[in-house]
Parts: sequence; structure tokens; C-alpha cells
Amino acid sequence: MSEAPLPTVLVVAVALIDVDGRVLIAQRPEGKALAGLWEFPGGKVEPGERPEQALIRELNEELGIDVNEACLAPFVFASHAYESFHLLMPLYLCRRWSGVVTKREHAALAWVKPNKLSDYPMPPADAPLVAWLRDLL
Ligand SMILES: Nc1nc2c([nH]c(=O)n2[C@H]2C[C@H](O)[C@@H](COP(=O)(O)OP(=O)(O)OP(=O)(O)O)O2)c(=O)[nH]1
Ligand SMILES: [Mg+2]
Repeated sequence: MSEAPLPTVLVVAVALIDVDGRVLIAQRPEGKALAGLWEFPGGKVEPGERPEQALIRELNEELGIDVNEACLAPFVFASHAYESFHLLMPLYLCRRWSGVVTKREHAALAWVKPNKLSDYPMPPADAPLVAWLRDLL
């Protein structure tokens, strides 16, 4: 018997890295799926957008910062089957942006050393990403 087909949803996310090598994570707000869990900033790619454009838009909406496309380095990706969709999520690295990181849409923000990321509950799709950051950053 074959499984019911699930839509694949493309979500782009970023590990913003500060001068001390800490990574920004953000807590999903009440009322959204996976509320209370910590995520990498980003969001769904909308029709007609390139992934990098979508990420630049999301970083402006969510954090109030401006990122140059040349400063987004593809890193690793998550591929995870949720109950109702399959998540495909490239994670970029970014060490340069302009503006001040501001909490606009999340419940909280935290700058965290890669080896401490596992202290924060994250969506199941993110576990491999945390391991890559810890091992490769
Ligand atoms: N941004 C982000 N999303 C993640 C991560 N891990 C993970 O499973 N997701 C999932 C949660 C959501 O199902 C989806 C992102 O969707 P979202 O609802 O936050 O998208 P969005 O920012 O475009 O927000 P919205 O306008 O649709 O409300 O990806 C992660 O680390 N970062
Ligand atoms: Mg988002």
C-alpha cells in the first residue's frame, strides 16, 4: 500500500552568526503551528519568489534587518515529513547584515553558541541542522 501523497513545502531559513560565533534562534509565537519551539528565522517561499529573495523578505519582516543576497551562503538542508506536509528547508549562513536585529513577530530571540543549541526545544525537522552547526561552524 502506498502512502498518501503529501505536498512538499519549501521554507527558507538562516543561521545568522554574530562576531562571537553565536547563532540567532527565535521562539515561535502563540497561535502558530509549533508554538513555543525555537526556530531559525525564515519562512515559506511564495509563488514567483526565488529562495534567496524570500529569505531576504522574511528577515526584513521578522527581524527588521537588510541582507544582501551575496551574504547568504547555502549550508545544509532539512527534509522532514510532518503529518500533513513534507518540509524541504535549505538553511543558509549569514554573517553580515545591516540594521539592528529586532523582535517583530516572535515570542523571543536568543543568540546561542552552536554547542548550546540543543538546550532549546526546536521542531523535529531542525535536529540534523543543529548537529551540522555544532560540528561545522
Ligand atoms: N522558519 C522556520 N520554519 C521552520 C523551522 N523548522 C520547521 O520545522 N519549520 C517549519 C514550521 C512551519 O511549518 C514552516 C514555516 O512556516 P511559517 O508559518 O513560519 O512561515 P512564514 O514565516 O512564511 O509565516 P506565515 O506568514 O506563513 O505565518 O516551517 C525553522 O527552523 N525555521
Ligand atoms: Mg517565519
